[in-house]
Amino acid sequence: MRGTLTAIASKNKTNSPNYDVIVIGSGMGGLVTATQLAAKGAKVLVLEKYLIPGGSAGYFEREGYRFDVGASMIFGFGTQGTTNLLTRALEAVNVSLETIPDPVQIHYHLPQGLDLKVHRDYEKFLEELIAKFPQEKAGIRRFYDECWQVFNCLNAMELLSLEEPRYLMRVFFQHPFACLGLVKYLPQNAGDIARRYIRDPELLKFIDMECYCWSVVPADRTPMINAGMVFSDRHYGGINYPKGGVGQIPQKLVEGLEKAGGEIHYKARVTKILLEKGKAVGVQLANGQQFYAKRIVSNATRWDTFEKLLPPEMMPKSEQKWQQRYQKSPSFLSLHLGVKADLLPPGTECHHILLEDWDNMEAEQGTIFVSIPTLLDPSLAPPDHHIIHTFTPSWIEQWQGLSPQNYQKQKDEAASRLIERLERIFPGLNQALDYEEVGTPRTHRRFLGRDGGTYGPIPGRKLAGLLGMPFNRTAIAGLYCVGDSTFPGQGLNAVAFSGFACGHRIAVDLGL
Ligand SMILES: NC(=O)c1ccc[n+]([C@@H]2O[C@H](COP(=O)([O-])OP(=O)(O)OC[C@H]3O[C@@H](n4cnc5c(N)ncnc54)[C@H](O)[C@@H]3O)[C@@H](O)[C@H]2O)c1
Ligand SMILES: CC(C)=CCC/C(C)=C/C=C/C(C)=C/C=C/C(C)=C/C=C/C=C(C)/C=C/C=C(C)/C=C/C=C(\C)CCC=C(C)C
Repeated sequence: MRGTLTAIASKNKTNSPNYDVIVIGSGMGGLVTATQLAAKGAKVLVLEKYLIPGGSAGYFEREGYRFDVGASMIFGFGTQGTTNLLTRALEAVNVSLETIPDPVQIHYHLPQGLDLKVHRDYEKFLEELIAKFPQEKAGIRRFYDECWQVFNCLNAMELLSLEEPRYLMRVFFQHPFACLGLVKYLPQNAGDIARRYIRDPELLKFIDMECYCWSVVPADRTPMINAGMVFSDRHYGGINYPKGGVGQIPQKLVEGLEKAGGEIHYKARVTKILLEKGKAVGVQLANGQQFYAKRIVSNATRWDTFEKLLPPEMMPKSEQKWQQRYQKSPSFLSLHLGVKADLLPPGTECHHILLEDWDNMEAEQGTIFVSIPTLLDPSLAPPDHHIIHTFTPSWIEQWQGLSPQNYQKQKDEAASRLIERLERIFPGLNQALDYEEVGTPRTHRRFLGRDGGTYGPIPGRKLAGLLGMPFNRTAIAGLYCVGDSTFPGQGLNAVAFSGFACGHRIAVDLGL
C-alpha cells in the first residue's frame, strides 16, 4: 500500500526530498525498522556512515577471505513459531536467504577439564551435561525446562511494540496465560532461578558462562527473558549460518527495502539531530546536507545518540537515570585469521569458548570466543583454507594514549598471546597461519560508530531483569531509538525484535 502517505515533512525547509521516517544507521535494528515501515507504505530513508549496510552484522574481504565483522552465531532463522524474527524480517519485504544448520551451538573448553558441547538436540545436550554433574540431574532439567516456559510464552504470540496499548490488549485476550507468564519473568534474572535448583558451585559457574558468552555479564545480571530465548531457541529454531556470510542478511534487507520503495544512502554520517521547539524534525550530515522527516529513528547507541547527536542541554533526565543503571560493556579484541584447512581435524565444531581459570571469566582478555564459519560455508575462504575468527573482551582504555608504534606493538603482542592460548584446542595454529588481521576496541569504535567500541549496555549492578531497559520512544518528541540499547538488548534476534517494535509503534503514530 505504498503512497498512502505523501511524506509532507514538518516544514519544507530545503530542496531535499521529504520523508515519513529517517533511520540513522543500517545495523540490523535500523534495517528491520526501515523495512517494516517501508512494507507498510511509509517513505523511508536510511542514512549509513559506512560503505555497506549491517554495522556489527557487516563483513570485509581480504585476499580471498570474507570475514564477518562481529555477529557470527545467528539465532532467529527458524521456520516455525513467532520468535524467528530474522526469517520474518526478510519475508516482510519479499526476500529470503539460504541458511546452513549448525549441529552444535558451542563447544566449551573450560577450567578443570570441563569439556562439553551444546548440541542442537536438547536431550543430547542435557545428557552430556548431566554426565558431568550426575548429582545435579534434577536441578539441571528443572532450570533448562523453566527456560522453555519463557520461550513457549514468547513463541506463541505475535511480537510487536509493548508501548502500544491496543496490541497489548489484543495479545492479552488471545494468549492470557502466555502474557501472565511473561509478566512473571520480566523482572527476574537467570542466576536467581538457577540457584533455586542447582547447588554445585562449578555447575553454577558453567551457567554463568552460558550467560556471559552472549550477555557479557554473569547469570545473576542476565534477564531471564533473554536467557529463555537463547537457551531454548538454540534447540528449537537452532543456530543457522547464512550462506555467503552474515553480511548477506543486511544486504538482503536492503534489497527488500529498495524493492518496497525505501532508500539508503552510504557514506552519510549524521552529525546532528535537528530540533524544532524541542521536537526531532530532521538530521544534518557531516557534509552539511539536511534531511527532514516526520519521525527520526536512531540506531546509534544511546550514548552516541544523546551525547553526540543532540546538544548537551537536551539530555533528558530519563537518559541520565538510564546511564546510572546501565554501563557500556567492554569491546573486543578480534583476530581474523586465514589458516590451512588441515589444521582442523574432522568433527571440529564451528563455535568454541575457551577459558583456563574461572577467576578470569570477566577479566580483560579472559574468555576467548572462536567462530569457524567455513566449516559450514567453505566458499568464504580460498580452497583448502578456513577462517578462524577469534575475539576476547577488551576495554578501550587499554588501547588509548599509545604512540602508533606502541599501538602496533600492543596489537602484535595481544595477537600472539591469543594464538598461543588457542594452541591448546588447535595444536599447530601458529604454523598453519596464512592471513592475520587484528581489530581492537578502537577499530570497533571507528568502523561501527559505537562509543568506546562497546558491545552494548550491561547492568551496572543487579537489576530487576528487563524492567530497566527502555522501549523505542524517547523523552524527545519525534525521536525513537532502536538496536541493542533498547529492550530487550544485545543479539541480532533481539535487535530485530526492537526493529519490529519500533516500526510498529511508528506505524501507529503515523496512522499507517
Ligand atoms: N551473534 C553474534 O555473534 C554477535 C556478535 C557481535 C555483535 N552482535 C550483535 O549485533 C548487534 C548490533 O545491532 P544494532 O542494530 O544495535 O547496531 P549496530 O552497531 O550493528 O549498527 C549501527 C549502525 O549505525 C551506523 N551509525 C552509527 N552512527 C551513525 C551516524 N552518526 N550516522 C550514520 N550512521 C551511523 C553504524 O555504522 C552501523 O552500521 C549487537 O546487539 C550485538 O549483540 C552479535
Ligand atoms: C498484556 C500484559 C498484561 C502483558 C504483556 C507482557 C508481554 C506481552 C511481554 C512481552 C515480552 C516480549 C515480547 C519480550 C521479547 C523478548 C525477546 C524477543 C528477546 C530476545 C532475546 C534474544 C537474545 C537475548 C539473543 C541474544 C544472542 C546473542 C547476544 C548472541 C551473541 C553471541 C555471541 C557474541 C557469541 C559468540 C560465541 C562464539 C563465537 C563462541
